[in-house]
Amino acid sequence: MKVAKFGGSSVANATQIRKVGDIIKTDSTRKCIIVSAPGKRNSDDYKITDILIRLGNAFKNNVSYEEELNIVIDRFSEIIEELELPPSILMDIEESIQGVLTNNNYSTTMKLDALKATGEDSLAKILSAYLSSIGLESNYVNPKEAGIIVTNDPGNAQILDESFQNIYKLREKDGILVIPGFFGYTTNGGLITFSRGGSDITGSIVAAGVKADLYENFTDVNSVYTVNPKFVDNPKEITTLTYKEMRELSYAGFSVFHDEALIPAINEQIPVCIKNTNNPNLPGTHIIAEKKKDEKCVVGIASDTGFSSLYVSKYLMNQEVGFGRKLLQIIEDEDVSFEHAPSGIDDLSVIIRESKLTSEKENNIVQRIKNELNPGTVTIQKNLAMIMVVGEGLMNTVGIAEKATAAFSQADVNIVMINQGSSEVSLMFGVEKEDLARALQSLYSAFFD
Ligand SMILES: Nc1ncnc2c1ncn2[C@@H]1O[C@H](COP(=O)(O)OP(=O)(O)O)[C@@H](O)[C@H]1O
Ligand SMILES: N[C@@H](CC(=O)OP(=O)(O)O)C(=O)O
Repeated sequence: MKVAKFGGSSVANATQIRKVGDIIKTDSTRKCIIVSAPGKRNSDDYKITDILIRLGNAFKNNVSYEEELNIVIDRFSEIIEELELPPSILMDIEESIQGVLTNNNYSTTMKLDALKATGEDSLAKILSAYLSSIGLESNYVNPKEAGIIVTNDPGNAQILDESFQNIYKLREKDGILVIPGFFGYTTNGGLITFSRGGSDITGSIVAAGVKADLYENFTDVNSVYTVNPKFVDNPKEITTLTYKEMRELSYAGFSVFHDEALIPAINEQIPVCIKNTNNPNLPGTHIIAEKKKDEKCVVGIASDTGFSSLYVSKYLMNQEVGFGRKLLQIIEDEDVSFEHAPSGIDDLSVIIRESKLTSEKENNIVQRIKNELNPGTVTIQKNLAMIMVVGEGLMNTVGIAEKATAAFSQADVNIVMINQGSSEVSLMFGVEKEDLARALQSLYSAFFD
């Protein structure tokens, strides 16, 4: 039995949805289908989820939301019409959205989550009707009915273990099951969404729950590439990756697959395959538990921007018991999480995502460090990009760091920070944002050309 997730680009319009129908039709083992909300039809287009968020914010701020509502309804209306489905489906979708807007029992954050979810929910209803119209036995299954139970963290739901035994029961249901991605329900029945891109997470949860033989993730690229194609033309494709490698790469910026999405699949050792809806016969990229012996030691180079480095120095820091804990406690008190914390004898840097650090939090953190930890220096460097060179072979290959640093030097890029991940699957470099493209191109040449 397979679980197949189709991303926003795969369901952006009626043409794409027809391709999805063909893919499902050609393999009767594709039992559970997870869908996203319609994504971009071209690079200048918008994602329905983004419009729903704008709609929710307009509603919250008591300003007109007609324009956003019309964009959403028009997109679904066009898809339904082109697929020649009954207009009653559009009425149902409109009612659901209006029902969320007028429901006074929701808190503001829960209303936003419920609105966001209407994108995937509506598309699942449409796809299920379309599959029936082409002669397949298909049923729409709401995540509540599927038993997807999550924590009460709006916009950042985490799956609860009890879900998996509920989901296993889906195996007994007849026909193809079309489940909207991106959201679940709390034990009290409240609708909560995962973080952005979270339909990948639903797919993995369902694959783990039904103990699928394969989790297929259909998107708009032929495979996972060795580097983000935005930075290098025609980068080499990756044929196989281990779970560990993919997790590091997606965490570090390979947005093709959500970094939280691998965890349920890993727990049940379900192989994952990334495939292209527009080229479904190509093999795609396989994500598996163990690496084959003859593969390259570096499999990919990921990158992400929007980081700050909080740098603290103090002589004999290494001998001061509890210094690291006190520093991290100050950051925790501001409700800020950190990404990395490389340290030396007399200094420590804490790498934080800029999206988590408001200027008020930043001032509080710096002030408290100055007052409570008596440091030599405290500075915050902004606009950093992180580059991660990833591969399980890194562990026992000599000279990788040398090759990487030579590539930075050839590109005339200053390395702000280096950190070898404790897992030894990744080597991380911090650079200034404007040096990122140059650094990536040079690293790509060094490791893959
Ligand atoms: N290393 C990479 N390999 C492949 N795609 C990548 C990589 N890094 C970033 N991407 C981007 O990820 C996109 C696919 O992810 P996403 O937009 O979430 O798709 P979907 O709409 O199917 O969910 C690709 O179009 C590509 O631009
Ligand atoms: N539609 C949601 C969830 C999702 O997974 O979308 P996509 O498959 O287009 O990345 C979002 O935009 O966040």
